[in-house]
Amino acid sequence: MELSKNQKPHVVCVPFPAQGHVNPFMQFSKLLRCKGFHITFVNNEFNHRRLIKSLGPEFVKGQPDFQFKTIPDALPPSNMDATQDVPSLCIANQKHSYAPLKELVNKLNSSPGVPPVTTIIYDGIMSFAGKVAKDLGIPEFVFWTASACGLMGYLQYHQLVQRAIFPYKDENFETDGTFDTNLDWIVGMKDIRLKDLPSFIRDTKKVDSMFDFWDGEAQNCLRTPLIINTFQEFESDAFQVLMAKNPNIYNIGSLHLLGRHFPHKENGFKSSGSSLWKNDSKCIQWLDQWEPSSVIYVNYGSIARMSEKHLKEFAWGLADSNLPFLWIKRPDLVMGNSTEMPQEFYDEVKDRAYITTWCPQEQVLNHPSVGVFLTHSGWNSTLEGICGGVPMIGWPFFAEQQTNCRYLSKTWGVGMDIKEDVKREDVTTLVKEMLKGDKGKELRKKSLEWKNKSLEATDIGGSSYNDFFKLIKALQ
Ligand SMILES: O=c1ccn([C@@H]2O[C@H](COP(=O)(O)OP(=O)(O)O[C@H]3O[C@H](CO)[C@@H](O)[C@H](O)[C@H]3O)[C@@H](O)[C@H]2O)c(=O)[nH]1
Repeated sequence: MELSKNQKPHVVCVPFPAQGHVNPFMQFSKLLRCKGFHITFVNNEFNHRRLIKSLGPEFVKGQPDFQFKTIPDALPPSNMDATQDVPSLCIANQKHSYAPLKELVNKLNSSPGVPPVTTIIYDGIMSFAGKVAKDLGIPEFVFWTASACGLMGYLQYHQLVQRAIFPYKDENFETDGTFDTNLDWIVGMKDIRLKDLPSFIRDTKKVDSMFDFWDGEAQNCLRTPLIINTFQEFESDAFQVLMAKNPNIYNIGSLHLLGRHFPHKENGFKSSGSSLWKNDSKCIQWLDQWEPSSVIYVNYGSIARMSEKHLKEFAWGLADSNLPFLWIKRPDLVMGNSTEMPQEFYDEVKDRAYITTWCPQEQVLNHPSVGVFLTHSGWNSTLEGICGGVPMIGWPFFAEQQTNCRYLSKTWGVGMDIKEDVKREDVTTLVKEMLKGDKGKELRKKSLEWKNKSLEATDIGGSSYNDFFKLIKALQ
């Protein structure tokens, strides 16, 4: 698309409609805007309404060169204040979102005063947007918002079928030893067991499952210029293998650290975040009262759900530790049930617990009082933990969280994991070990080393900094 002399290149950003994807996309889009791009940020209507609710109508008015646009929800209307069902979203977007996105891009291209769309950057699991780009003759880039090791995990799905590992022959695959098989044939991934691969293999059949969807989306990442929110030094083995398959890769993470070169006032937004829930910032003052590295921070991200039984095991495990904790309990954390605990629990922890529904996580993880992060191992949380220098306990829920969690303990040496069928005694033992024990000390030391490396990667001349500027050139 030809630009006239004073027109800015125009990037249309299409995140997957969930918090863990909208956040990195927003960080990235704001950086592009600072570097002279015109941005159209595309949310579905459902998330657009939630952004208005959490950040106010002013936020979504955007800026003259940063516009928010919406495409219709691919799922039936809903007023709930929670992430929509991810598998349903994946399939529904694939089926229904092509036409509305194409119409939107065509509209942008005929809007007076708006520069023509020069690139579409879409989420790694929104390949329908790549088809829109191809059909309209617009260059496309994929932004994979999860880890490179997670992408490597999905890329093995093909092999699992070829090697007749999946679909499983026996439905006891989780208990008969199959799941513990070491996959030593994977180049670029070490110490990976079958159960550490992204979770859509926890089924005896492949038909109608998420398996084919993720397999297809991951393969698309090899055919398209690819942006990843990671840094080379952190995922060097995965990076080498991916580069051999797709030389057009830009590792620009961690984006929230890269953002320090582009001060807030320059990007024109009053708010730094893109939270779909209302933040409770008072927890930061609460953290101020505690000694350095003395508080347990517990947060399971925006999608993970658990049973009431597991919620209670976590709660009592934290209570039994006698240690201070900040616990984020989203209202939708327990499927179909309340997240309330009996009064006895609140009485027991009242002097040392802060319990709320959503917090400014980056700020929390950079607070000196936080000594350990009990996390579901979503990629943003993992990176934010790494960049905060905080050791982690992983309790993965789904998708590539299993892979991230394995890497936490085995590859990066910054964490431990907790049994899927979590028990209160295990929670107590692990948090105590992390805050008081030698293992905790060792992991904290390693976390600080990675924190420094993440700062170096995003510093002027660092690997992510350089890749970001290489990307800017490619997009101009
Ligand atoms: O109280 C909270 C809780 C979360 N967050 C933010 O919300 C994001 C959550 O992202 P993430 O940790 O990646 O978890 P999910 O929301 O579960 O993310 C989805 O998207 C990720 C990136 O693609 C994947 O790695 C995960 O598996 C997938 O579940 C992070 O930026 C957090 O800082 C807050 O600001 N406050």
